[in-house]
Amino acid sequence: MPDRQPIALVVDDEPDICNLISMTLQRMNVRADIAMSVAEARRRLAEKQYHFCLTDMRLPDGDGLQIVETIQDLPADRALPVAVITAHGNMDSAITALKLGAFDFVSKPVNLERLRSLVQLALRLTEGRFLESQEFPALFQGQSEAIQTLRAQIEKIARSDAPVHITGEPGSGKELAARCIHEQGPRSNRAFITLHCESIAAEQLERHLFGDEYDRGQLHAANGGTLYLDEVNALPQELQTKLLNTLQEESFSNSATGEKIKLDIRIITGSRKRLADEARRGAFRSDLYYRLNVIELAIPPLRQRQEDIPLLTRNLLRRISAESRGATPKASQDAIQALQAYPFPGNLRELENILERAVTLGESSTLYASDLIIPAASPIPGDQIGDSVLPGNAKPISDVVLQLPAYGHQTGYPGQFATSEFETLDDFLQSIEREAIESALNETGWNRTAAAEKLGISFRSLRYRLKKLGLESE
Ligand SMILES: Nc1ncnc2c1ncn2[C@@H]1O[C@H](COP(=O)(O)OP(=O)(O)OP(=O)(O)O)[C@@H](O)[C@H]1O
Repeated sequence: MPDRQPIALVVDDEPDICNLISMTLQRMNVRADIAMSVAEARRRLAEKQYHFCLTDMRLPDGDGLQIVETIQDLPADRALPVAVITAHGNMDSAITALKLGAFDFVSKPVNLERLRSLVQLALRLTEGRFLESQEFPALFQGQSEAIQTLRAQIEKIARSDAPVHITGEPGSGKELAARCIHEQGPRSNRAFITLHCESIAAEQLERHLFGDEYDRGQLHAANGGTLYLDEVNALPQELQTKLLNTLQEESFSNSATGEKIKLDIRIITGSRKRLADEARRGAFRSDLYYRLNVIELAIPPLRQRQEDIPLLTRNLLRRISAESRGATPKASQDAIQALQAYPFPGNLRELENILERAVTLGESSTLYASDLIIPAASPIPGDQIGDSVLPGNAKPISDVVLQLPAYGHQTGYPGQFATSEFETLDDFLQSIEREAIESALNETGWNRTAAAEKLGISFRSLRYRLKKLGLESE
């Protein structure tokens, strides 16, 4: 069936690499068309529908990022996944490519095993299986605009393999969002593993993550699938370093046995605190932050979507009653009003608890406001992400979400910024970059080598950025 054979577009001007990739693809029954320049690649993309594209970063008439951008601009029905080949150790350009919409990257010298798993993932992405989201049960319930936007974002994020960082108040649905991304993505038939970093003693975390002689650990368990690290900011510094190395090297060793294991996971992290703030004040490695925060997803607090409360209450009452094998009570209008008036610092989990208590204690078939035990005054903690803690005229983070292109990503950052304060996305990103660089320089007494290390970028790249931002005249 030659016409059903997948076709990849390989963009590279180095004949040796083209040969190596074509031969590897051939063995996987994938045909490769070669383009030697940005212009040739654009022409081919305009002429033919490819299953995926693999592009080198350095091209004679431009760079791989231009190819990634061209692909993002294709109409939705012609969308295809694109991955980049980066120079060895150049994480900067890999992350830039991911932010622009590349689904993955491979660095030189090209490791064939890594290339094969990238190709397999690309083929799974084009299969379209994950696109059948209409059939996907709406785990994320709600009809509010905020939830509809979130569901659409999750659907798009699921199409890539880039790291995602999810922010949101306690109980707002971060873990559920991570699970939805996994379930709708190409790794859905593999494991989804959660590690609650805050609830495990710091000295036990390493064992849980990297294993010991009795247990192979959560990284191993998640291999091939998705690892969700909840409250990732609770990882002790040494473990942050170890995790960073693991992600960079794409392999890890079992803590006790020393066995080296190749890593192929999607990593999703979550935190209540803004990780950018934690990185800024030195509590979280900024290089790891940049590595994990390629795509950011913000879950709005329940009080910003009060119109969802009737539906959520109805569904929760049904579930709770089914679990206790009782009849489902109806919530009265005054009960719904009482719930809608409450700010829910504990979000969905608190709503579940309030309803569970009411069902256990209630006896009638209708639940009234008087049956609900709702705390009178509920402080909304200041270090959490929510409408109450944003400075000045900044918008809640959920409003800062940018439009996601097909196979693309959101590029919002959890800073004190709202995009509305800036004229263009570039201005917005530059202000974040400037702030991160200035803070690294301040923390290192303007030692540029140390600052570059702290930021996880090369010295040359820091100098380039300093120049670009006008922080260095030379
Ligand atoms: N939109 C939603 N529809 C239905 N159930 C939801 C929704 N959002 C959250 N939940 C439910 O609320 C509970 C809390 O969600 P989850 O554990 O994902 O929150 P979290 O933000 O990860 O919490 P924590 O910060 O405590 O780790 C779960 O039982 C989850 O299934």
